[in-house]
This record gives sequence, structure tokens and C-alpha cells, in this order.
Amino acid sequence: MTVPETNPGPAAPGGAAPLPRRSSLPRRLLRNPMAVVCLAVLALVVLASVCAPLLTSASPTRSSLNDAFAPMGGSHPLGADSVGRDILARLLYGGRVSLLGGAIAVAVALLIGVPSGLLAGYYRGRLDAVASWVASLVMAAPAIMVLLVAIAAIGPNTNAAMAVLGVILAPGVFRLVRASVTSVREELYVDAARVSGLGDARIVRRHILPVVQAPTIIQSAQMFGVAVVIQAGIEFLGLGSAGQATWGAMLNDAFANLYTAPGLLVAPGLAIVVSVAALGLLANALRDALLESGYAVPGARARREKAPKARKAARASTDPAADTGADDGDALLTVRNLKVTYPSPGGESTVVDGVSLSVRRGEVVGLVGESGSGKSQTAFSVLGLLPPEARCEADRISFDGRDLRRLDRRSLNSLRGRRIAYVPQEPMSNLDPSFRIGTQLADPVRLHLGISAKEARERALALLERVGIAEPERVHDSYPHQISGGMAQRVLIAGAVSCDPDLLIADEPTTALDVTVQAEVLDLLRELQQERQMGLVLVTHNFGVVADICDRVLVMQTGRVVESAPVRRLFTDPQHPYTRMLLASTLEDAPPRTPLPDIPPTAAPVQEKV
Ligand SMILES: Nc1ncnc2c1ncn2[C@@H]1O[C@H](COP(=O)(O)OP(=O)(O)OP(=O)(O)O)[C@@H](O)[C@H]1O
Repeated sequence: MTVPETNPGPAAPGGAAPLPRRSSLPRRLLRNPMAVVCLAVLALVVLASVCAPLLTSASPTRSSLNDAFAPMGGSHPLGADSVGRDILARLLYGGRVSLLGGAIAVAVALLIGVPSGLLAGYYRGRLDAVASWVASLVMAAPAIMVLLVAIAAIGPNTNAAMAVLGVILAPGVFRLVRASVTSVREELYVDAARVSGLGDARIVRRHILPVVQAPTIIQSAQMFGVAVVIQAGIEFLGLGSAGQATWGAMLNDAFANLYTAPGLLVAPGLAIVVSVAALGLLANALRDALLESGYAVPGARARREKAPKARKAARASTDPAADTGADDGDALLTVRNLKVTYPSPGGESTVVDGVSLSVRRGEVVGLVGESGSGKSQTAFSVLGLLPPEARCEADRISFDGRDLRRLDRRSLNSLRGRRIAYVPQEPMSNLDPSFRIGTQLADPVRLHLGISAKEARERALALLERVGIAEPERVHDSYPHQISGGMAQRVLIAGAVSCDPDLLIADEPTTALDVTVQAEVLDLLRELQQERQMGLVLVTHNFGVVADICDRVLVMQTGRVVESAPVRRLFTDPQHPYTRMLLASTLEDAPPRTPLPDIPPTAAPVQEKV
């Protein structure tokens, strides 16, 4: 029986639900009247500054004492200043200096802050520690003092001063980007991308940068406003480039003649206030539009990181735990004496202790045990997915004769996704909300198999059909939030088998699904495994699942394998008290599930009676 897994949504003629299009950022921005006004004001400022020579024939620097304090009108539409310079010309040409100064400061801040934040947030470790320390140091220094000292050292050069300001602003960008990267690199879909063999550069470009861009754009608008104000301040103090018309220099002249001609303040004051206010308000509008457009950092999701649990006292005898699987020579995957530890306040906590296992081609090995027994940590050790603070030691972790621990990142990436694939526990968290399903399926396939976009699309559609998705085209063009959890898990299975891997590691692949879908997904996994003769490591806490599809089982307790046996023997003659306890605690003695009855779906929707 096929349970329809449709995403509720307005039905389209022909039965296919239309995909709501995610409205673009510019469209959302233009729907906000405040944003439109701000954009219009800023466009006016930019245009007026750029086209200054077309708008006035007067020179912004030529003085004529005869015209000093000339009123508005005639050859001086906005009047003249204390030495007879044309105010309109100074205003228009001054805009150029302000805009260029703001652009220089923002560009320098982004050039320093974005790459350093990306690297520190993504790789963490020593690089992060050093970069964060430098950022804190720069932020602790009083910005104005640093700027004044720098100007004293480099001389009166506005653009150079703005570049120094960019350096001063860079730690703010660094911190913002680093925080965004840190939050998103914990997302399971980033791990999923890593496991599918994508390199760091590609992961950063595809999954990290889209998240970083939203806060960075907002901060850039704010920094631009700050830079315009500071630049005006420098010019006001007479510390900028000599002899150029700037809004700050106009303010300086106005202050010097505050009592004789207070009107001189109006033009530069208004230009600065209006430009800075427009930038600030635009930043707010951008933030709202980016949030609505889905560019914002995805909400914090459950991470597999857990607090170390108190270790149970009971330690098991080791005899029944001996891995009765293939000898090393025969095995696709061999793990010998694996130990995983984490630093803890009391020293070190061991979460996997002396685990050995092996998996042959075409064999299904179950890792079973209570929550926290170390099943996932064992799987992550093989996949190279342990967090940086974990210490992983083993006599051997080899795949098809190659020692996985000796492989560099590039070689490991070429194995992961291509020959070793992973099906995770939480389907939704493992799909990037920013990309359509088709894109997420095609990316690793194109990378590993080197096929064209068209071939990758055809392959993705065929895979979606193979994993039992009724409308492959629709799902292919959907975003993750537009499909159900069951569909998402099928998509992940499709992605995992897309490059015909030899080994599939499935970590509780049915836990997040409802019971009917669980059964279907298990059937699918078993079918695919037999069809492609893959080795399958199935992490589960469910003995029903074990009985259903495993050939051999390793029972784990508090980080150790306490029993390892062929599945039939485990159920008929469990050796270890912990295994017996687990079996006894399953709800019923009923046989493993029977096939589901083939109930046709109802023709018309059932109306709820009120
Ligand atoms: N980052 C971490 N730091 C410290 N301890 C951790 C970390 N990640 C996992 N652990 C601990 O490792 C132990 C084993 O966790 P693991 O996720 O492998 O359990 P599991 O058997 O897969 O359970 P579940 O089925 O609940 O996922 C747990 O006690 C857990 O608290």
C-alpha cells in the first residue's frame, strides 16, 4: 500500500499542487513604502553627486569675495558661503566625497571581516581563537582616538582615513559573520553536505554564504551611515584632504559663521541627516525583507550534541561482544577497538569504548542499544563527523582496505557520498531550507560522477521515482518545507544511494516518521540494499527494526558492545543480561510486523462531522 504523503496546499487542476514561489528580495523590499522612500532618497543623492557637473556649472572650490554670503538665486541657487563659493556645487560635489568615503570604509570592513569570520566560524580551533582575540583587541581600542592617530600618521587624506575606519569597523563584521557561520555549521544539513562528499569551499558557498549574506547586507547599510557621519566629522575638524568640497567642510564653514549666517548649516546638515536616516531606515527594511524572503539564519534546530550522561556502573563481560562478522580481509568496513572521548569538567568522558565491528558487502549490521549508548558516535567516527572536541582513537577504521584515518580531507570527501553514504535521523533538518530538493540531489551527483546538469536532473527524477515518490517532478522543484517528513526521508535515501555507494550508514532512519511511513521506509531501505548489494549499518534502538532487516546485530551499552550475534540467535538465545533486559522490555512478544493491508485511498475527502 502506498500512503499518500502530500503536503497540504491549494490543489491545482490536474491534481498537482502549485508550488508557491518564494518572492524575491527586491520585490519584498519594494512592497515596503518606507524602503521605497529610502531607496528613492539614496538614489537621488547618488545621482545628484554623480551628475554634479551636469547639474551646475559652478566650481565647488572657486571663491569670489564679492559673492560672500550671497543669498539664494541668480548664479547661486542655494546662495554662497563665507568666501563666496557656490553652496549648490559644494553640496553636489561633497556628496561624491561622502559616498566614496562610505564605500571605502564598508568595502575594507567587509574585505577583512567576511573572510576572517567565515574561516574562524567554519574551522574554529586556533584560527578562531587568534582571530577573536585580535577582533576583541581592535574593538577595545577607542575608535576615534585610533582614527585621529592614524590621520596624524598618514596626513590629511580622507580616503585613507576611511580605509582606517574600515579596519576599525571590521571586527563588528567579523563577529557577526562568525556568529552566523557558527550557528549554521551546526545544522545537520551542513553535516549531510559534508557526508555527501562536498568540499569545504562548496559547502561554504552553497550553505553558509546564503545565511551570512542577510546580516552582512544589513550591517553594511548601517556601517555606511556611520562612515558618512564620521567622514563629515573628520572634515569638520579640518583633518580631511585639503581643498576639496565636502559636507563636513561646509559644516565647518557654517559653524564659523553661526551667528552671522546660520542658514549655511541647513544644506550640509540636511544632506547628512537625510542620507544617514535613509541608510538606517533602509537597513531596517532590508532586515524585514530578508527575514520574510527566508534568507535569515534558519532557526536553531535540535543538534545531536548532548550533555555527557552519567555513565552507568554496569560493565559487561566481553565474550559475547566479540564481533562475529567478517574477517578483516573479507570486510567492506572494519572498525577495531574504537574509543571516543570528550573533555569534561572531571577530566574526560568516554562515550565509545573498545568497539569493534565489521560489515561485508551485501550485509546488514544493526547497532542497537538504549539512547546514549554510543551508537551514533560509533557511526560518526566512521563518517568522520565527530565534533572537533571529540578525541577518536582506534586500532583500525578501514573501508575496502583503506585506512580512513590516514585519508586527507579531499580523499575522504571523494569517498563520502560516492562510496560511503549516510541516511540521517531527522529528515527535515538535513535538507537546506534555501534550496530546492532537485538542486540538493543533483549537487553531489554532479560532483562525484561529473555529469551535466541535464543528466543530473534526469538521474534525480529517476531516483525520486525509485524511492516511491508519486510526483517526482513536483518534489524535485519543491523546497523542503513543501514536502512531508516521509517524503523528505525518501529524498535523503534517494540522495544517499544516488552515486551507488558500497556502504550505507543509516542512523535511526525511521525515528522521526509515523508508524506507517516507518514500515515503508524500512522496506525501501531493504529493497535498495539488496538491489545494489550494499553493506548497511543500521543504527536503531528498535528491536522490531532489527528483526525486520538486519543480518547481524551488535548490542551496545554505555559505549561498549556487550553482545554481537546473527539476528536469529540474538532473539532465540540472547547471551548477555543487558540484551535479555532490552528484549524483555519490548512491548509485546508479537512477531515482527506483518505486511500492511492494501487499503485503497478514499475517493473523496472525508468530511468531519460537527
Ligand atoms: N559533543 C558531545 N560532547 C560530549 N558528549 C557527547 C557529545 N555528543 C554525544 N555525547 C555523548 O555521547 C554518548 C553517546 O551518544 P550517542 O549519540 O552516540 O548515543 P546513541 O546511542 O546514538 O543515542 P540516541 O539514540 O539517543 O542518539 C551520550 O552519552 C552523549 O551524551
